[in-house]
Amino acid sequence: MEANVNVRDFEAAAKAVLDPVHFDYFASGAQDELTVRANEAAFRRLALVPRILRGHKPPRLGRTVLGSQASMPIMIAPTAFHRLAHPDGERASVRAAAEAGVIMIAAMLATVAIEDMADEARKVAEEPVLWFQLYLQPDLGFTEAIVRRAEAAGCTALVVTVDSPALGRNERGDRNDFHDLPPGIRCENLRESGGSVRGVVLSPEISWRHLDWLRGITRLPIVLKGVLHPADAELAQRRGIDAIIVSNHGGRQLDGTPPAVDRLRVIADVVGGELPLLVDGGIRRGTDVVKTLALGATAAAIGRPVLWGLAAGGEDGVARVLDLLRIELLNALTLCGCDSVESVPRDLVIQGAM
Ligand SMILES: Cc1cc2nc3c(=O)[nH]c(=O)nc-3n(C[C@H](O)[C@H](O)[C@H](O)COP(=O)(O)O)c2cc1C
Ligand SMILES: O=C(O)C(=O)c1ccccc1
Repeated sequence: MEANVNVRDFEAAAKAVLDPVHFDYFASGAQDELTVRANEAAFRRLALVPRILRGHKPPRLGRTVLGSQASMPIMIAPTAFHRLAHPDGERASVRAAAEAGVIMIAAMLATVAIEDMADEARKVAEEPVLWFQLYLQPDLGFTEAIVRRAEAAGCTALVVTVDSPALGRNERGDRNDFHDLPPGIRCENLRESGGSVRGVVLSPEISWRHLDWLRGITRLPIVLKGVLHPADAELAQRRGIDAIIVSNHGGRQLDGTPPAVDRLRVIADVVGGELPLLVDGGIRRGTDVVKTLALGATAAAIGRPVLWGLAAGGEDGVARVLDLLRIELLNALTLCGCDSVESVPRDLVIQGAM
């Protein structure tokens, strides 16, 4: 692991140790994977224009998101099935996150129960920040029960994934015949209903009315994950949603969606500073994070890099991935002439192919 000097190195290390079927599950996207590739390519088309001779102290990386203090504007996006990457699964990732002061969004489809994740996080940090990702289920009784579990475990926000009225068509998964978890691994947040991922319903009938219902049963802030259209961002704002994650689900849902980072500015222009805007998809470098900040993001989230770190080295691997990104972000902000994540100016980023 010593030889891993950037996030990409962890991807290679993960590939070397993982069952190819599981590596494919993590790496893959929908259909032609156009959007998977586009997410990363978008950052290559954005250029940074640094300012000089600013005479600043080293930049401060801390940021408050929805009232929670984070050590840096990098969060952990919800990803399912961490125990496919490492036997410790989400226990390892949540410990690394808590230790680093990073906000982690626990997936509803985690292979460690939310209560156990919260306990694990509190072993290493006094006030770890855990949010809970939810697929709204047509069975509202089931949905309410899982919301109550997340609340009782101490989660401080609900992240409702809204880009999944159906599951994307994953052809690598089909070729590998990967449709279920191996024996001994199950979705621990679904254990009341058997723990099988097959019990999860992704329904096109989920609508704003379900969000209104959710708003009525919980006081937790509600974050919508998977917004790409500014009109939806505006609707979310009017419905009292507390934050938005601009995301195309890492290219795993509708193939052919634009890179999430390319939607930031149009969405920032309609919700204009009033709602925290988060973004994920293709973030692999500290400079990528700086680009999202300049385009209006409050913070950026990483999905696959966490799984790579986890596969390569368990808790230490995730910790190292977070540390590398922190070092890169600090370096990038310094080189840009910024003294904090709050003071990244819009004109730091321009379109410019590289
Ligand atoms: C293996 C894997 C599983 C995922 N599972 C979920 C999930 O259960 N719920 C969800 O909202 N998003 C899920 N996502 C999407 C991530 O939250 C995030 O949007 C995406 O991974 C960001 O892109 P990146 O992997 O390029 O960083 C998953 C992504 C991957 C790669
Ligand atoms: O793999 C995913 O991205 C994901 O979100 C998901 C959704 C339903 C079942 C399994 C995984």
